[in-house]
Amino acid sequence: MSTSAAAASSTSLSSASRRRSSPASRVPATIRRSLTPQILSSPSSSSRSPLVPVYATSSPAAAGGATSRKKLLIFDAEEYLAESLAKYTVRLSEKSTAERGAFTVALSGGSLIKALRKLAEPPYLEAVDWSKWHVFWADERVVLKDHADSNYKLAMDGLLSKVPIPASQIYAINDALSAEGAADDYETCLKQLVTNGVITMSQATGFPKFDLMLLGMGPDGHVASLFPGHPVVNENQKWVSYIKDSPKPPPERITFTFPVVNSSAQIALVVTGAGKAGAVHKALTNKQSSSDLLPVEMVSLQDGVLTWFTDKPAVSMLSRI
Ligand SMILES: O=C(O)[C@H](O)[C@@H](O)[C@H](O)[C@H](O)COP(=O)(O)O
Repeated sequence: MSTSAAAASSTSLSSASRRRSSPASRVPATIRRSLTPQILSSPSSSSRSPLVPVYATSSPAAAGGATSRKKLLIFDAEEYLAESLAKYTVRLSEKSTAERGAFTVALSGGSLIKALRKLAEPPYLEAVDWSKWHVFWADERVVLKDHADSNYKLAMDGLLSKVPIPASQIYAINDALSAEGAADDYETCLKQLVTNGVITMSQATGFPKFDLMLLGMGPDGHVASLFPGHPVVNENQKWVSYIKDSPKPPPERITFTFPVVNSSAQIALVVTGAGKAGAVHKALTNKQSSSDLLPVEMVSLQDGVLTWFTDKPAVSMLSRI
């Protein structure tokens, strides 16, 4: 964090928040330097969910001089994470729906989908105007839609079949095409939806701006299907690209590129379990100027907030919280 950003953060602390015991005392100094215990209005602040420490940090974005804000949320139990994630998603859905009559959400695969399950339960199920949702995949495995490896199938089974989103607003990849063909086809679909006004464009980047991107992270620090050391992480023209050599099976995938990921209005990064602790540690302590960035460290929003939804095992290398 720059000195001026740090000063701004500390002067914005309310007197009420100053009176609360600072969770920073349980975080080692290396982390305290970059994470300011500032945000005390957590997604669960109005409920009794025992949300444990909530931190926020501001740091200069990697490019363009914009401010990329990050929040780190750490939960005692997966149940509380899921509840907070549902509230966060509902709030963003209400905001976008009120502002422009549509809510564009991009999903990835993995354990994220289970963490979203509460959206299909009361009170969230009734609270959302599902008719305004438009659902995309930030990455997809190039398999048939009914294949066990399909992220579409995972999301349909775990969430989308349980909520009344119009079928025409769920944008699966064309599973009859090759990886390259499916990526091109998906990009064409996105461009059409920009023309129709469903997807907005980022004025700052000239890439599509999703209202919310819901991502997981692999133990190697990958996000979507942007894997460490793969040339596709450097793609800066295409909106959607493909890989045929994913280190995580299955090998063939399509993925949003970093310019699209980083143009999102909001990103939730759902990261749980001890297997992710090393990458979490690197991402939250490394200097952003380092040349060996993990993909997760390349997530840098131009104009929005990256919110980490984590549990204690995932942050276990940060401290003994
Ligand atoms: O299709 C995929 O494989 C994903 O989109 C991938 O990016 C996933 O989100 C992470 O690997 C985290 O997965 P877990 O949460 O299951 O570890």
